[in-house]
Amino acid sequence: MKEKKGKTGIARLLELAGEKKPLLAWSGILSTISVFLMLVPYIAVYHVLAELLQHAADLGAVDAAYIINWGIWGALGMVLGYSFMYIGGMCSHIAAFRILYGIRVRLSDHIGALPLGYFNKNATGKIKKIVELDVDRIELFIAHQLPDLINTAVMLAAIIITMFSLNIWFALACVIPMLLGFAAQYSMMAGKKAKAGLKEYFDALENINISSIQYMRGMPSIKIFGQTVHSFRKFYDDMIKYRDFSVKYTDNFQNGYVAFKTIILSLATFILPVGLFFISAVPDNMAFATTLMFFLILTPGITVPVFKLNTLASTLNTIEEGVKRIDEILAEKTIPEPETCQKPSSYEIRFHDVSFSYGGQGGMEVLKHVGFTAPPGKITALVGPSGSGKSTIAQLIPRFWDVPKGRITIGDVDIRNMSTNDLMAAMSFVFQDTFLFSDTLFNNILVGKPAATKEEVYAAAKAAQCHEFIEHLPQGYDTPIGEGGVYLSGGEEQRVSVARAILKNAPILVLDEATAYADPENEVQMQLALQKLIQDKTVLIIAHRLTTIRDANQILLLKEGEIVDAGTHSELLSHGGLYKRMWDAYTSSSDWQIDHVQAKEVFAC
Ligand SMILES: Nc1ncnc2c1ncn2[C@@H]1O[C@H](COP(=O)(O)OP(=O)(O)OP(=O)(O)O)[C@@H](O)[C@H]1O
Repeated sequence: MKEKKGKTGIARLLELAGEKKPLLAWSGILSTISVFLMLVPYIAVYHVLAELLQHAADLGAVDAAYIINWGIWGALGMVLGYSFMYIGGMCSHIAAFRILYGIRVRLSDHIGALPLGYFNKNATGKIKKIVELDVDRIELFIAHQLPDLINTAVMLAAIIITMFSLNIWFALACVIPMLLGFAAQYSMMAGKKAKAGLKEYFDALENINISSIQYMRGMPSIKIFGQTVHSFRKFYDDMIKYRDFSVKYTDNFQNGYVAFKTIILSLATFILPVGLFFISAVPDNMAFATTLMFFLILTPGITVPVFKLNTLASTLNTIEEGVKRIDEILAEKTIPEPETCQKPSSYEIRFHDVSFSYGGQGGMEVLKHVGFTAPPGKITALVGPSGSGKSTIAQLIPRFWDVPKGRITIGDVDIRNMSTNDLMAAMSFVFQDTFLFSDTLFNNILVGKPAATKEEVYAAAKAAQCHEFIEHLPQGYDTPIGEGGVYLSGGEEQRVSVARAILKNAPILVLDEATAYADPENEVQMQLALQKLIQDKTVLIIAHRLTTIRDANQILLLKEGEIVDAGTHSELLSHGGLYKRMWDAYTSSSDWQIDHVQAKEVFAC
């Protein structure tokens, strides 16, 4: 599904708000009403002032009932104003959280439908920042800033209209400097340069997010090698870039902002000379004096909404940039689903002359004319030097990426013609880097088959050789993993993921370095677990430990993205060449052990 593009900023935000718009409209209407009600106290002050000044020479003649009346109206206006503001705020908060929920669900649905390769290409820090921070900013904007923006703009408009209706010269003496102040500020904040600056700011923030996650993950290596944050160049550079950029960004804006602030804070000094000029012409015009006093009282009051409007206007750019980034994710192409889904008749995997590059068309090919068949009920092993393309082959089967040249079929059906659900249901993966959720061990295994019974979960765990160690944990299967729970060893984690795969019992099984973390004792257990798992399945196995794949039905030898040899272990050995060299190197390194003298030397260090 491709999202509609075109609108930007607030217009696009309202489009994303969907059916929550009426709530937002109500919030705007109520906020506007509250602004008019809040003006009533000012009008009341004006009338009270006028009455007092009119009878300044004889205060006993003041109409007390008139003053009390206006006092009541003023108080009533304030109470009702705050009440409407409160209800408006409720509406905007409800709308904001619903919109927030809607956008997050939409993003999650979309991210869930993206090809898995997207997550290799895009750092999780960046996606996390958009889904959390940028969406949170929208909540802040809709719940608080948007009603405030409407509120403030209406209040300012009402005050300015009132000013002009009272005295055009005073109003001009106030409004012209105000406009000049805005112009000084706006000239710095608008335009392509400022927008580019904001984009740079968001990019810098995203980069810090990405590199800080890497920094945290790399902490063990950083500590072990006695390094500091300076050694982790990327994080350090990103922080410096962010600092330099923030200083430059602030520098660019400060002149405009200082001019703006100075003008707005001294509005009364523009009115006073105009007032004195008129008063000197007609010294005993009481009505004129009242208006001047009213203006002098009103102008400090006007600075609050003016500053607020200025701050809120600057958030519009931030929202525009945030919405753009949300749209970038939504515009990302999801896995194309076939119009008519085909079901495979068997689970034979076949690569037909597949070439692939990570850089798309024109990029360097990491797989070149790869062709092979992995029959059901048989084990196909992929071996070869590091970087020869083994994992890429494995990842193309669940459509991490679609291949531009050649095709991949399962039971003669092109995988692009299978529904994603069918494709995913047909296979289980056990990777070298297992991902366990922050949940109980039981639920982590249950991921393999959410509808499984307790007995099925236990049976899978037993087959995966992890039942015993789980039972020994204080809370058994209910032990949470990660923070507040237990941390498993690499080998234990892998066995839990094998248990998942056993529970799923899919007809195709891909094992990418599934025993990489196992120690010799663990490896025996892992082998036992895997033997249970692979029965009657189409198995594709990648392993650097060549003993693991010695009994495979066929071994494909890869070199620089090409299959350079294929056969059984003994056949490949008899061919001599790369496989034999790899086997010799592997067996001699397995035989190697630290003797007594070496051990003494090592541990003496
Ligand atoms: N996400 C990616 N983006 C760009 N290039 C990649 C990506 N993943 C792998 N490569 C490149 O593709 C080539 C094949 O990588 P692949 O991981 O498939 O090799 P491998 O044989 O599995 O290596 P190893 O045994 O070290 O795991 C390598 O040159 C690697 O740098």
